[in-house]
Amino acid sequence: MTASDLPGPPDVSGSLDPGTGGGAVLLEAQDVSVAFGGVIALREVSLEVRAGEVLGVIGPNGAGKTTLFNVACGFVRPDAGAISWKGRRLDRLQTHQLAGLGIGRTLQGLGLFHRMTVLENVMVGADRHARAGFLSGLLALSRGAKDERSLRDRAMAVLEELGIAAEASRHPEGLPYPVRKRVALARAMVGEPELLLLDEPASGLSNTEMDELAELIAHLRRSRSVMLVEHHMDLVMAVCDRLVVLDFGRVIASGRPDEVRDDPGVLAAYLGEASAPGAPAARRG
Ligand SMILES: Nc1ncnc2c1ncn2[C@@H]1O[C@H](COP(=O)(O)OP(=O)(O)OP(=O)(O)O)[C@@H](O)[C@H]1O
Repeated sequence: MTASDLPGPPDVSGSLDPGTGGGAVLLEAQDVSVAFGGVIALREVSLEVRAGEVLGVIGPNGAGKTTLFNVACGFVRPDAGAISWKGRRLDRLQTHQLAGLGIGRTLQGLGLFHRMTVLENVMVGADRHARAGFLSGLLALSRGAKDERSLRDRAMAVLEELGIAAEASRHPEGLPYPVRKRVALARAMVGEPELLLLDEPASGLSNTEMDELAELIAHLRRSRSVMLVEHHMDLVMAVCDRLVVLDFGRVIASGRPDEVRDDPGVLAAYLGEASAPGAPAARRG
């Protein structure tokens, strides 16, 4: 089964503004700088992810992509600059706040719990909705069971959406890598995030699996925004509405994939690497 066979959630792409590549600004980085000792990983980086768009972050090895992703997830605190969510500045963004804000993320290391089933792994991702809360815990113990039932139903629905419901009762260890990646994605989706942050979703996938991933991202973006950091240029060029290109910690270009591909600065940044943006499955940093 592929994502395109699946019943789609509401199509929000009609609300896109082609001029800006999206609707209202969700996540915004303003002049974010990060240094690790003497290494400046990000220099005054600004970008925004808008409702309904797929934003790709690309750049050569060491350009600062992972650092930017980690700032967006609250793993790394900017030394200067700010991160905002829907116009509200997040002074001390912490990872545990993400789900509550409406942000889901997957990481390169999938971080699945091997003693839990697939379904339980997905349920763990639902902080935003699952919290029974102190009061409800005191006043109605049955509420917890009800919450868990609805969480279980939602987790199953996400597994079905991703075509892996049949694996719900299995443990991740025995599953093929692409399926485990989908489990990690399901966990990021079960909180019904408005924005999904994906760190190298294509890593370790075959070409066929990457095509399926492109279809899946096309499906996902129908009801949420996506920001992905990715090495595989084919994928980025195919699925992103806009790209932000980093080099030596700076934004050197941004725009539609076709604009970025022809940008002389981007071509120069990629010179000396295995291939330029747009080349098949370029392995980039
Ligand atoms: N924890 C750290 N301590 C010291 N330097 C770091 C740390 N994390 C990243 N850096 C440095 O910051 C710069 C940006 O690294 P980053 O990993 O963000 O780039 P990247 O574009 O993701 O590269 P790659 O794709 O190769 O992982 C690099 O020079 C890197 O060596």
